Amino acid sequence: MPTVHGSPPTTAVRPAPAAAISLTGVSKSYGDVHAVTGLSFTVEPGQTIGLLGPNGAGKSTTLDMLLGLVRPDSGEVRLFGQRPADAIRSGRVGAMLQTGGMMPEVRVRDVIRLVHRLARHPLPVDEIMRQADIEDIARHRVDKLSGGQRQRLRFALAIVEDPELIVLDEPTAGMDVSARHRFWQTMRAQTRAGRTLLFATHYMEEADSAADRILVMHEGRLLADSTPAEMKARAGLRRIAFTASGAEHTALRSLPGVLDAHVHGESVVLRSTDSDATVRGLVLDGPPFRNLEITGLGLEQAYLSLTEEPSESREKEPAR
Ligand SMILES: Nc1ncnc2c1ncn2[C@@H]1O[C@H](COP(=O)(O)OP(=O)(O)OP(=O)(O)O)[C@@H](O)[C@H]1O
Repeated sequence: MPTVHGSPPTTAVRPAPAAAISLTGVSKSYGDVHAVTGLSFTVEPGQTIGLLGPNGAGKSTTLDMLLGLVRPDSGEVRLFGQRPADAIRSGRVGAMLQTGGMMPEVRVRDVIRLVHRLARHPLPVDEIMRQADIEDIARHRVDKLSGGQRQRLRFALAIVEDPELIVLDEPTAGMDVSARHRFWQTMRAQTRAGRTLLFATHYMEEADSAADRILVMHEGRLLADSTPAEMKARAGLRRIAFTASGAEHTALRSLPGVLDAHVHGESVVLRSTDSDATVRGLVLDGPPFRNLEITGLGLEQAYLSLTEEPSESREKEPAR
């Protein structure tokens, strides 16, 4: 067949598969409270994402909007390219939320059987019990379960329809260390099977050990989007605090090793990748200082350093 110059290529271009989660400029207020402001992020299928933030950061509101339980004031939420309600109706999304009662006097296996009967395309009951690691409590009454067992049952209910995406709001709340360990082992089996997980947590260590990627929220905004390794690199930073009068933000930023500088009156806090070089530079070129303190950040501190920065300095220097 002759080639016609200028004709379009004949190879069909397949559209890229839709992201498991896509939020674009999502905001939600309750009266004067800006619970979530301009939130945008994308999660590819198969990823495990830890959504981290202190109380009131906006994590639950974000999950509620993802699940179509709360309507954003503005912005767009898509799950696998669909509106949340459609994705959930088609069984692609399962959720384990903090609230929601469970029939108290019924036995665990009967709860699963009942929900199984109501589902459109459920996994077999035994498979749900096995995957959620609740075979050992099958005959227990719901109102006699421990906190950790109750959470495992909630998880079982989330996977009845064999969803591709599971959204978990503080799944290990109320669990002791061994229950937590057991729960995350179950989750790892889920991610190995290719499921996408998004979980909200207060615990930095939990996000670090379980997630491929950590999103840090504070006051309704996304402060950081990083891998645990990047978070750990941040944890290698040093915090240098001192008192000085007339300290200049720009001059401090130009000292060797300084990543950012916060000046509040006479109080100065620098974060540095090389505290020795920074202090040498400070002595030679900085303002006269007193009360010098140098501390390592550590993993938990790395996270806190994000969420404790005053909003004024954050606006000047995004966390990533
Ligand atoms: N239904 C509501 N009505 C009024 N204010 C609300 C409502 N839901 C959440 N808020 C407020 O929105 C903000 C974000 O709350 P949200 O529960 O999303 O945070 P969170 O990060 O999940 O906190 P936590 O870790 O304590 O669960 C808070 O100030 C909260 O008081």
